[in-house]
Amino acid sequence: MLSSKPTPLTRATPARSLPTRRSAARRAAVARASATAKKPWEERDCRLVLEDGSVWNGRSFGAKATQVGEVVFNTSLSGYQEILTDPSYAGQFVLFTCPHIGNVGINEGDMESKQVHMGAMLVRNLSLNVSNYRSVKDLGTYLEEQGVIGITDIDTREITRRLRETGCLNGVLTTDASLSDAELVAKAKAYNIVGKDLISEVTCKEPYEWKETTAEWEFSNEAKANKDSFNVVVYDFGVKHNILRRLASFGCKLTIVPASYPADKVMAMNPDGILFSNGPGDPSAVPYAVENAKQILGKLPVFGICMGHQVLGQAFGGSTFKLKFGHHGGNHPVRGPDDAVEISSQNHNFAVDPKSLPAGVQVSHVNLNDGTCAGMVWPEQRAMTIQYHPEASPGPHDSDRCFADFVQMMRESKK
Ligand SMILES: NC(=O)CC[C@H](N)C(=O)O
Repeated sequence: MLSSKPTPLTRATPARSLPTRRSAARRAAVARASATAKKPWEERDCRLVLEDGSVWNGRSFGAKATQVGEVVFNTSLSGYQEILTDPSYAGQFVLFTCPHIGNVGINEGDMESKQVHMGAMLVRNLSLNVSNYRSVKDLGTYLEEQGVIGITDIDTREITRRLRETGCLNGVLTTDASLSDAELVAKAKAYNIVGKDLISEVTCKEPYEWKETTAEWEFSNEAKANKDSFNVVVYDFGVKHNILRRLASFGCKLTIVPASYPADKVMAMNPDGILFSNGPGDPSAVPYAVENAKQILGKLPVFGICMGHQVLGQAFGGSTFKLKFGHHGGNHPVRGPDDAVEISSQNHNFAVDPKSLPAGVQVSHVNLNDGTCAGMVWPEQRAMTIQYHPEASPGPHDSDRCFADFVQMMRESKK
């Protein structure tokens, strides 16, 4: 029963015991250690050098190395492990605008692929401790095992503002003090992600099958109610595991094939639909993937996600271009075909130019931050695409219905 009498505001008595001899000795030891320990600002063992000539001194974690890449910023507030293992980040350095990273460690259930693909990890503050019952190791140890370099204690806000003003910049991250700043600037300037085929570095070597579903995390009533089963071939441009889990949760039997797998061999598998996956880099640098998509288009229901959307956009006859600093984060508003707004998880630097698309293709989704094309449908060809990540991981689940739409397209096509 609620009492009408207000609880008196009492001040809790401190539960600390009086100082003992042991705690005094301990305090003295801590004082001695901190007097001799290097202060964070004295431990600048790592440099990020951007192509604009700016130099950012910080502390390294993970591997000791020198690496070059394109710097992008990601605004997600959670999910650094999924971002780290997303193959779409190959060739890039990811700067996390979330200022505190590493507190949930690394756990086995949140891998989006078998390894880290990004070139380097840039953070404001690496958490000193790990607190998560699922964690099996800390972030620094994992990065070291993966041979990937990280930097902490740099001004990520200032770098983000710079990237927003000037657009993406290439950078070099190094723990090698013998390299001069000028050498590193030259190395950053020489790097170019445009025209580079990065999907051939991250795709699988041989076809394989996938059965794992979202299991106990299942949240979609449509997935739970689905009784049908469809055979789907997934073109692996660097596919995230949660895309495969979501399709398996919607009853799909999945065969994943390498990015350059010939279209006629895919058709010979007699699938009900094809998924063109996410993947890193420039869609114009992978003409073989576009060629395969052209051969399949019109014969079966197809679904393109992110890189898959861009590859299908080119297969439709359209063109792609590079955005100023791209979209990387978990809060991008997108307007869908029924005018409903989804909050979506995004990660891309390239986009399809809607003006280049042939008649018949409709822009079904628009990014509300900058009006760029975020999805297409071509009903006559049974094709649907989205430029972002319906599987989230990390991010909101608003766009999960895309998987249901693809399944529905295969159901109708089979009738
Ligand atoms: N997530 C992705 O598939 C990335 C797509 C593409 N590599 C881009 O940067 O635009």
